[in-house]
Formats: sequence, C-alpha cells, structure tokens
Amino acid sequence: MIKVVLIRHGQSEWNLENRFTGWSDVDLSVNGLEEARQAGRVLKKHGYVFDAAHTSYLKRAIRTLWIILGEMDLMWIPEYKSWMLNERHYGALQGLNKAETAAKYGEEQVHLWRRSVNVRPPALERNDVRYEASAPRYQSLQDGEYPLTENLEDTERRVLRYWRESISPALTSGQHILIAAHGNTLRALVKHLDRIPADGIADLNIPTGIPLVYELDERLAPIRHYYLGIDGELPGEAIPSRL
Ligand SMILES: O=C(O)[C@@H](CO)OP(=O)(O)O
Repeated sequence: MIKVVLIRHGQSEWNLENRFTGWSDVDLSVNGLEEARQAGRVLKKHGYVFDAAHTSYLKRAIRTLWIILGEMDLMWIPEYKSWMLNERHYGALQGLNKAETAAKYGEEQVHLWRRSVNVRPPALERNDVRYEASAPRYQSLQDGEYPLTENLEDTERRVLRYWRESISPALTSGQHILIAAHGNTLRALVKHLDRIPADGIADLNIPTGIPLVYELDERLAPIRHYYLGIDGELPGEAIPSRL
C-alpha cells in the first residue's frame, strides 16, 4: 500500500489578517510556526519517514516543510519546489481583506470567487506591482504560464500536471513523499484523487498544519484518508473549520 502525506502550510500572516493571499509571498504567523512544529512532532511520533518532499515557491509552504523536516530530523532528504504547487492565483483580489471585499461586492460574490470551481476572480493587470512574472523565481515559466487570475480548474490543471510528472512516478517506485502546499492546491488534488464532482467541492476546506494521509492502491487510487493528530487518526469533529 502506498501512502502520501499532504499538508497545508501553517497559518500565514494573511490568514490571520483575513486577506486574499494567492501568490503573495507572506510568511507564517507565530501560530503558524507552532502548527508546523506540531505537525513535525505528530509525523515523527507516528513513525513516518519520507524519502523526498515537494513544495511550492512560496515561503509559507517552504517554511512549513523546513520546520517539519527539522522536527523529524529529515532535513537531508531531497526537496523539490515547483510553481505548479503554488496557491491558486487570486488575481486582483490579492492583498484585499476578505470581509471588506464581501461588504463591497456581497457575500455571495465573494463565496463564488473563493469556492466555485469555474469562476475566476478579477484579473491582475500586467502593470500591477503584484504581477511578478519577471521575478527571478518565475523565470522558468513558459509564456502564458504565469497567471493573471485562476479558478480552481486552472489550479487543478497545473497541480495534476505536477502530480503526474513528478509525484506519481516517485510514489509508484516506492518512495515515501510529503507534499507541503496550499489550501486550494490541496483541494484540487483531493478533488482529483477522490473524484469529487465540481458541485461537491465548495464545502471542502483543508485546515492549516494538520497532516492529511492518503493511502493509495498501486494505481494511485485512494483506499482511505485521514487527518493525523498526536494521538493518531483525528475524528471528523476534531478537524478545525477555521480557514
Ligand atoms: O487567500 C488565499 O489564497 C486562500 C487560502 O488562504 O484563501 P481561500 O480560503 O479564499 O481559498
């Protein structure tokens, strides 16, 4: 049986301030640092060992990974980073306060921007300071790959490309893999793994900093999944609903 562990980064400064984040490169909050340490302790306590880890180009996920590997004394393992694991790009909403945006455009519109599969938030303009296509970290992207905005389907396409190209072959060759990523990249991956239809994904939220274990068969179809706490598998009611 194949196991892969997914983890959403610990609480970020903008999760705390309730701001749309996307590709904005904000760090972990004090609470987020502790969530990452705790995730490392949980994985270590339950005997997890990884051969390699994958994360995004964004420091909230990278730091979460580093803290976990530090706790597990696994800092030596290969670490792979890709923009394809970056959070869903939030377009022109990036940096805005979610509650203020809801007061301006209505709760329903903001819910569509946040949780629908096919509605894209307003796009960034190329002359916006938040458009960072020429930043060194994004130099390897091909034309058209740096997003101006994304819906969940757009995010799913690039996440699944990375899953198929870089993670699936490692898993089927027997490697134990940890993926430290983001709320919507992990929602996209879970949607694919569990074959959740487009109209069933709005209510799926992944909490920050709690390891999510997927057990897969040899064709990488899920057998079962569960969140892991210090005392073992977490019951549904123990999963925080905070986003
Ligand atoms: O702001 C973001 O980038 C994401 C994750 O924090 O928010 P949301 O919950 O709206 O998908």
